[in-house]
Amino acid sequence: MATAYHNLSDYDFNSVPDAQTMRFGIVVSEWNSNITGALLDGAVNTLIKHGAKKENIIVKCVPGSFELTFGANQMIENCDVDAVIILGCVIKGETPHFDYVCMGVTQGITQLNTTGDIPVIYGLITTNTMEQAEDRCGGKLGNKGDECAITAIKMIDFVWSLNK
Ligand SMILES: Nc1c(NC[C@H](O)[C@H](O)[C@H](O)CO)[nH]c(=O)[nH]c1=O
Ligand SMILES: CC(=O)[C@@H](O)COP(=O)(O)O
Repeated sequence: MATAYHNLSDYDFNSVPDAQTMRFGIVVSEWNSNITGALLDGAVNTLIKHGAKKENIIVKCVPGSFELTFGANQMIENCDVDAVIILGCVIKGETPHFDYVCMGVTQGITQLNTTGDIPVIYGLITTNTMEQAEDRCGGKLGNKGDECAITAIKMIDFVWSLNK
């Protein structure tokens, strides 16, 4: 379903588990920081809204989206977190570089989820224009950061439910 038909910030509040004992890592790309900063605000505010403690949210920046996979892996290896959220924004330019960056991040994050024990949440905005990105980081289509926060909480609860 296209985002135009499903606002990124719309969800059933009562369907979200309590996050007060959960620990989160967030890796944010500095490219398009006007967008990624808004995604980060949405993610952190939503985590806190659902009980997460600020001291349990570790935020680290990387230069560009292509570095998000490395950053997420390093955070998993070196930090005591229950989930990692990656946040980036890739906007199409004149060359095929957009395709390679997006595919690289997608394959990298998929690999981390395939081989690891910690859910890595895919908060990459891939758009044709800056306007489309602005619409998805707190604009008319909601905030992808909100969606990633909810997904992280639910995935941690999923993992914990299997280990009971
Ligand atoms: N054009 C965008 C980039 N490009 C930079 C790459 O992500 C990477 O940092 C570089 O190739 C060095 O390894 N990154 C974005 O996040 N968004 C873009 O639109
Ligand atoms: C995704 C990119 O790296 C892209 O924005 C770079 O722009 P261009 O393809 O015009 O070099």
